Amino acid sequence: MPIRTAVPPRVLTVAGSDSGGGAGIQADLKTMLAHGVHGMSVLTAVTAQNSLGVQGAWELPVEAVRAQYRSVVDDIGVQAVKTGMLASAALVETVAELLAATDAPVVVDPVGVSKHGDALLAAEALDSVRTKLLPVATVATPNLDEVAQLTGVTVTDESGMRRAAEEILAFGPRWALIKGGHLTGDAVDLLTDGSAEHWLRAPRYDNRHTHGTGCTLASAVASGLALGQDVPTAVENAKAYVTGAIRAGFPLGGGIGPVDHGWRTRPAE
Ligand SMILES: Nc1ncnc2c1ncn2[C@@H]1O[C@H](COP(=O)(O)OP(=O)(O)O)[C@@H](O)[C@H]1O
Ligand SMILES: Cc1ncc(COP(=O)(O)O)c(N)n1
Repeated sequence: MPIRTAVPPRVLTVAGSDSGGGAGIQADLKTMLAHGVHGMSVLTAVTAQNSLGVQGAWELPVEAVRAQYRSVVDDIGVQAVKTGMLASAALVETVAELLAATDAPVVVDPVGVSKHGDALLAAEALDSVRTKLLPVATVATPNLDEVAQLTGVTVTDESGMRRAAEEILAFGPRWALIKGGHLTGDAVDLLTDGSAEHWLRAPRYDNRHTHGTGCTLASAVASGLALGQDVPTAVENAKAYVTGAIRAGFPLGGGIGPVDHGWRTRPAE
């Protein structure tokens, strides 16, 4: 057999580890595999986490994050980056400084709290997210809790999502993807760059196994961008992927189980 020479696009996640395998680095790498890109990781923190919540969290030193990033970027190269849990102001600022120098598109999921309400970002880091990280984002993907933390806007309907997008865009990302997963009714998200407006609608599945939805969506967007898609196309494809993964989410442990990253490889039920 001839040796393969074509290489897949490379996508880097800069995020925390979820020992339960549903969110964080683990969700990101599974999503990347499902999209046919080569996934790589810069670990920012380790969490002891399961379907019931976060039992412990330990952040890595700034030098460890810097060194992982240099190892990956200087040798292998990246076609897109996704950021998730960054834990502290020092890590947010370090990652923002590293990403300011890349030409690759950057998807920022400004992770604040887990589905169980456990803090994954120090309160004093919010200002660094606003002033350092969001300005280097190609796409920022806050959920409605993160919108409230970052902008003070409480969103209860679709017109509120439009206002939230304006406020998030004012911090400097090229596109805002406001996720309406925490509202009721259809699962509606808004993607906008301040002029074009794309509403993404999917049925809301009555499935409580939604651990890792935000990480999965952001990693799917980063994968699409690395494959050469434009932002609206990458987001539309990512929405279809996360919707299928939520629909197929399964019970693990006694609490909120994970979405199914491999749903496209399983026979339809
Ligand atoms: N029950 C559900 N059924 C279908 N889609 C959902 C459901 N819950 C969330 N989503 C979608 O999952 C994606 C992640 O959204 P969200 O859950 O708000 O993010 P996060 O995980 O950051 O809290 C969004 O596209 C949202 O619309
Ligand atoms: C390490 C890590 N990163 C991100 C999330 C957010 O995921 P979710 O909002 O689905 O709990 C998490 N729970 N753990």
